Amino acid sequence: MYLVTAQEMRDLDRYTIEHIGIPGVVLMERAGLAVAQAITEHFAQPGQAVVLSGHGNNGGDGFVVARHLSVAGWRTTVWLVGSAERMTADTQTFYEACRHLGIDVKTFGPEQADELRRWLETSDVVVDALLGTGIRGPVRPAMESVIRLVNDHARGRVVAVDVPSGVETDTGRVASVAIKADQTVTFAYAKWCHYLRPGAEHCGEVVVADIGIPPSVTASRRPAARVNHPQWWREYLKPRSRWAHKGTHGHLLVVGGSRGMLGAVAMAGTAALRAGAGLVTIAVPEGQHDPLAAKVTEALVWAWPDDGQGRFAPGSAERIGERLNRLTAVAVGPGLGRFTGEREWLTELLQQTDRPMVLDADALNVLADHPDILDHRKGDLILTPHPGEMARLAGTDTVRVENERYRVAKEWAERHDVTVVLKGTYTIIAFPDGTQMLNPTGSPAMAKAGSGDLLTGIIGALLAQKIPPSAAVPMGVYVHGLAGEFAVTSVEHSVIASDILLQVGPAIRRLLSDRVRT
Ligand SMILES: NC(=O)C1=CN([C@@H]2O[C@H](COP(=O)(O)OP(=O)(O)OC[C@H]3O[C@@H](n4cnc5c(N)ncnc54)[C@H](O)[C@@H]3O)[C@@H](O)[C@H]2O)[C@@H](O)CC1
Ligand SMILES: [K+]
Repeated sequence: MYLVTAQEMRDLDRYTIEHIGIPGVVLMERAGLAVAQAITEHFAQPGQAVVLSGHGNNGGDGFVVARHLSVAGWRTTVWLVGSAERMTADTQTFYEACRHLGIDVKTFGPEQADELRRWLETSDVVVDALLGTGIRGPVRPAMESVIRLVNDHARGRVVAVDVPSGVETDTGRVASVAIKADQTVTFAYAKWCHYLRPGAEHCGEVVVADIGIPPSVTASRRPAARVNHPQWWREYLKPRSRWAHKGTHGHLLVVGGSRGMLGAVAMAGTAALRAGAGLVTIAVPEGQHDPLAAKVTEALVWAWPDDGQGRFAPGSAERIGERLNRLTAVAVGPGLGRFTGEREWLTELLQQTDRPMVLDADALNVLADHPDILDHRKGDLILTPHPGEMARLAGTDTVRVENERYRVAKEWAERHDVTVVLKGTYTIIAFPDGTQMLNPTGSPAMAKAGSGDLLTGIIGALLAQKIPPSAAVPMGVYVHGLAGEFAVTSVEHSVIASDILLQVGPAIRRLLSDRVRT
C-alpha cells in the first residue's frame, strides 16, 4: 500500500478524474458510502447520527454519508460548518441530494452551540467531515469551537472522514485543535498523518477504503512512500532449498562487543543465525574472545587486537581484508563502545570491503562525529539509528527528529547515498533514491535494551544471503516487528530481547505460509 501526501492524493484524484474519466462525484460517492458502511457494520441497528460537514470536498463526503445513513434508517442531522455559497460543485451536488431527501441540514453559527451540544450528547455516531486533506493553517474559529464541542461532549462513536479535522495530512501536526476520533476511514491510500504523532493519536482505528482509483494510476504516478508489506519483497522470501548447505546462505561478520557489552554482539549474531544466515563470525577485542566463545555456541569468534582495556586497539581493523572478502555482509556497532583511533578504525573497515554493511550503535556515533568517513565506503551502507543517534547524525535534537520523522531520515539518506532505518514506533526506512517505507509491525514490548541488536543481526543476515538492500532492509524490519508482536505472550512490560529472538522463526514461518496462500 502507498502512503501519500495531500498533494500526491490530489494529483492521483485529478489524474483519475481527468485522464481515466471517472467523475469526481463517483469518487465522492464511493468515499461517503465506505464511511457509511463502516458505521452500519459497527452497529447492530440504526440509531441517531450527527454529520458535521465543511464546505470543501471533505464536507461533500459527509453529505454522502448522511444520505446513506438516512436511507438505512438512521435519524440523521447534518450541520454545515461553512457557507453553502463556497461549496465545491461536487459537494453542492450531494448537499442538494440531502435536501431533496428531506434530511435535516442546519447551518452552524455560534448561537447554535447549545443545540449542537445536545445533539452530540444524544447521538450514537458523530461523523467528522469538516476538514480533510485541504486544511491550511490553524483551524478557524467557527470550526475550532465545533471541534471542541465534539471532543468535550460527543457520547457516541466519532468517525473521521479521511483525516480527523485539524490534523495536518503530511506531518501529523495539530496546529490548534483536532477531532479525537474512534475510527478514521480514509480513501485509496494511507496518509502520513495516520502514522505520525500527534495526529496519529487522534485517528483511532484507521480503515483504508477502496474508492475505485484504478491501480494503474500509481504505476504511472508513483507516490514516494509506501507502507512496508511483503508485497514489496515477497520474491526474495523463499523456502530453503532441499540442497542448501551453510555456504549457500551467506556469511555475516558482526563487529563489536567491547568489555561489558558482549550481550549486544551475541544477540546480533544469534539473530542473524535465526534469520537464516549460513555462517556468522563475531569479531571482538581479543580479551573478549573467551567469554564470547563461552556465551555463543553457534557463531565463530574472531579476536582482533585489544587496547588492553577490553576495546579494539587503534589499527586493529587493518589488514583483515583478505578474510573480510570471504564474508558476504558486515554489521558493525553492537556493543562497540567508543575508543581511541575509532575514526581511522572505521575508515579502514569501510575501505577494505565492498560487502553491504549495516552500521549501528556507536558506529553511528563515530560517523556522526566524522561524516567524511563515508567517502571511503565501497559498498551499500545501511544505518539503523534510534532517534537519539539520528539526532546526532543530523546535527539536531531528538525532539525535532521525533516531530519530523517524515523528513529527517529521508534527507540524510539522500544526501549521503545510504539507507537509513529510523527506529521507533512505525520505523521509517529511507532509501538513497528519496523513497521511503513506513513499517506497520512491532509492539511497545520492543522498547527495551537488546531489540535494536536483533534488528542489526536480522538485516545483516538477509544482506549476507545476497538479498539487495531495497528488499533485505524492509524484510528485516518487518520480520523484527512481527517477532516483537509474537513475543508478547503475557504482557508487553515483561518481554525481553531473547523472547523476541525466539520469535524470529515463527515470524518467518508466518510470512512463508502467507506467501503460499496469496
Ligand atoms: N475528487 C477528490 O479530490 C476527492 C476528494 N475527497 C475528499 O475531499 C477532501 C479534500 O477536499 P478539499 O481539497 O476540498 O479540502 P477540504 O474539504 O479538506 O478542506 C478545504 C476547505 O476547508 C477550508 N479550510 C482550509 N483550511 C481551513 C482551516 N484551517 N480552518 C477552517 N477552514 C479551512 C477551505 O476554505 C476549503 O473550503 C479529502 O480529504 C476527501 O475527504 C473524496 O471525496 C474523494 C475524492
Ligand atoms: K475530517
